[in-house]
Amino acid sequence: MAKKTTKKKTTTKAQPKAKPTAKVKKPSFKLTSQHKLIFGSLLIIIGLLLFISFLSFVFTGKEDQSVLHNFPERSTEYKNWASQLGAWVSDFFITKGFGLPSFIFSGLIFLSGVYVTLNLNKAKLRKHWIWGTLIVIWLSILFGFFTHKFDLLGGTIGFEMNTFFQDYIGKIGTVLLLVFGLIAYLAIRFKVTGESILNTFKRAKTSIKEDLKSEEKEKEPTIIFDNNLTEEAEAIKSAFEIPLEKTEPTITKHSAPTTKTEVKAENLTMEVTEKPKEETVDVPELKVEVEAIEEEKSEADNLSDKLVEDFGQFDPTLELSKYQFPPLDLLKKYDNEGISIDQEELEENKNRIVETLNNYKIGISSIKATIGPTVTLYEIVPEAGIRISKIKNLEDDIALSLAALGIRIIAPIPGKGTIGIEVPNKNSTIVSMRSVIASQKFQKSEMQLPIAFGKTISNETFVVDLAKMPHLLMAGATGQGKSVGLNAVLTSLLYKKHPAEVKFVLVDPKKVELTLFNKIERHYLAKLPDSEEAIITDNTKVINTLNSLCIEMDNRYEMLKNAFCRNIAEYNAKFKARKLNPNDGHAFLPYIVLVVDEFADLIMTAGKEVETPIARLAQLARAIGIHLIIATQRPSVNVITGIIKANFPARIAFRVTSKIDSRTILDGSGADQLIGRGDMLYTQGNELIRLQCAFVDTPEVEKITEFIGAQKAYPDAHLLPEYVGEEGGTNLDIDISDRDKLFREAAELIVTAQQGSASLLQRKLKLGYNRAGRIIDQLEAAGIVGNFEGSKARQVLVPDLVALDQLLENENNQ
Ligand SMILES: Nc1ncnc2c1ncn2[C@@H]1O[C@H](COP(=O)(O)OP(=O)(O)OP(=O)(O)O)[C@@H](O)[C@H]1O
Repeated sequence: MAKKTTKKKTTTKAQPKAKPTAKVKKPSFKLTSQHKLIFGSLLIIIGLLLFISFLSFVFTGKEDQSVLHNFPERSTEYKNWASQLGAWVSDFFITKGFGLPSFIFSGLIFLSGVYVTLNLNKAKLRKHWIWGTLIVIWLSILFGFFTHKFDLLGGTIGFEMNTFFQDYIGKIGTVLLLVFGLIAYLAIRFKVTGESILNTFKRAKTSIKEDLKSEEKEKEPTIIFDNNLTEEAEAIKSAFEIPLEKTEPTITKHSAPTTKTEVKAENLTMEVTEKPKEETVDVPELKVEVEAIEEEKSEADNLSDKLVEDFGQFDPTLELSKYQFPPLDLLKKYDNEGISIDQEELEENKNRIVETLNNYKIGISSIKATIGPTVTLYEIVPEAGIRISKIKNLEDDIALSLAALGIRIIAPIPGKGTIGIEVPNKNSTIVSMRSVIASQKFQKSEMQLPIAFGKTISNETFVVDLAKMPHLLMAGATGQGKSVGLNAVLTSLLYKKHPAEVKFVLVDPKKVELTLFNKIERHYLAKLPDSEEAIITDNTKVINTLNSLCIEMDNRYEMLKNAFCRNIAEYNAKFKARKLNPNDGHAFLPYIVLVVDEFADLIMTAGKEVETPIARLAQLARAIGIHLIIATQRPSVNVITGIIKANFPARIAFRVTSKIDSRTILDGSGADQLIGRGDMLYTQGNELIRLQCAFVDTPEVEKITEFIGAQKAYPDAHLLPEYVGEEGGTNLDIDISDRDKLFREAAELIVTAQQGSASLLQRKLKLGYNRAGRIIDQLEAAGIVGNFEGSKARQVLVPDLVALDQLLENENNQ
């Protein structure tokens, strides 16, 4: 059977397809403003006429009853003020219809006229009609209840329905049904609830009580004295006779002159202030009425509320609503996961620590071990009177006696009165990405950009918010786990954030590490409008991208300013609540995470040209959701410059080879004592936390990106604002005042070396390619170097520095 019906349906559906050409133009019922005025006023008049007829029918209906059947005979005389038609229509609505409640219909028709004329909200009018009709029916049944024949009150319908109900559920049943109808009406229309009724009763009860109390009070005369008098003073006061009948509830005007009398009794001096009666003012008991005034909603608020009511909150993920987050199964499980306690190793290490310290006359009162995935922390409490610095100085000796690499001494452990000695485990366990992603901490995190880095020394999953960092500097010697660390960061975000919420800008000068992410270009990556590849491997492009990000930052600040928001979270919340109009240039803003895999390479070749925008972004971008992650193999001071360091409070150090490098990253030693393979130190400005970085292998990342890449994507990568680099413009008429600040220095360098090449400037002055090229152009314009000669270096036209000085001076004198 079911099959049959479906078949039928399909055939009927298919029918219109058979005649595709027969396109019938639907008649349009849209009224023009003039039509609306005509139609609306007609309805108003009909409404009025109906009202007049009905009203007249109440008085003349009986008289017209006998002649009604003559309708529409012209000669018959009717008493109704609207004559034949009035009498007939009224009879139809009132006697044969709903009785007196029919008046409501005339009102509804009148109202419809007003709505049409003034082009008001049709939905509301519809509501009025629905509710109006229901009220008519209800009233008609109610009125019908009190009548026993067809009469004016409830009309035929009211009477008939009453008899119908009474036959089936009796009189009581009908009354209860009517009461139910009333309750349902109040509940739906006026949002009345059981609680609100209860509250009204409660309020009424307390106000009656208060009224009663105040009345009683008014009856009792009260005496108000200035001071709280002691018993003694009380006695004196009564002796001082203030007649009771004169004292009334009073409030004294402060300006009133008062008579002071000093009374002495048993060495006690008391001042009694007598209040002159005429200065008192009777004040009725004041009741404070508290009125909570709700802030009036602005028009924009009302509009946004309505939009949210109609369409729900704005959902940024709507375009890719079917997007599925990568499942956990794509991540590998490891056999040697989970911590195994080697009791023997623990005991051995403990004994060695105690022995070594004893050799240096350091007594220990207690020792405790916390086992982590790669290291075990021995917390010792030294005996009283032992200086901490003494233990700290013995770091190397303890390491030697424990015969282990990677011993780190924390003296004292911040927040605890103990000293920590971290000793690497003989058999370290892997912290899989799967285990940290699956952890409750990560899954339930409400952070804006949660990152599951790995596990702490006490084997707890460590999750931090990149948005709070707000930028991250990552350093470590080659092969110590930086790339894995970066992948862990990106994987965390991929498992938690929808493509609409976060975009990555990936810079990978090594050209190998981040290529896997190419597959998710149209989901998660952002790029310059004119570039083909989203992952940037070319240093000159990096400069353009960084500058473009600066423009994006400025744009976003402007948007935030116009929306009166302080940060991206507030802005996006407001946008989701439809309080910001996309027509005013507002849009949902995804977070942008810039990842630079090899920063050293970049800063060596492009110098200030990357440092400046990076520093600018680092200083300002936190509020508008652009976050930087910068990794480097070479943590030397010319790579991690002061300005970069100052703006990257969150840092991660993998193992480095020297104490100096460790100091450059962490402002202290420690990174040189790590054991490598993802063993790392994390700081966000204060204490150092030792972590084992979660391990995510390349095949795992590949699976994740493949899973995402196979799904429906946006048409293109997220486009950053266009940045017009100044590479082109070889303008030979360069104004002297427009010259680069380093122009003179560059000229001297070129003249001294007698070699007109841009790369020389790049190397010696640490300039970027673009800037060096621009200076060369300026030198050419000044006549210091010759024309561009292909691959050959340009000819230097000034023989020495003296000649150069002369040339430049002549220029200035011109
Ligand atoms: N968290 C970790 N857990 C276990 N092993 C790790 C971890 N991180 C890195 N390793 C091991 O160290 C090796 C090198 O790691 P990685 O490629 O991340 O180093 P790197 O610092 O990026 O080196 P480079 O700078 O040369 O690219 C990995 O192949 C892996 O075997």
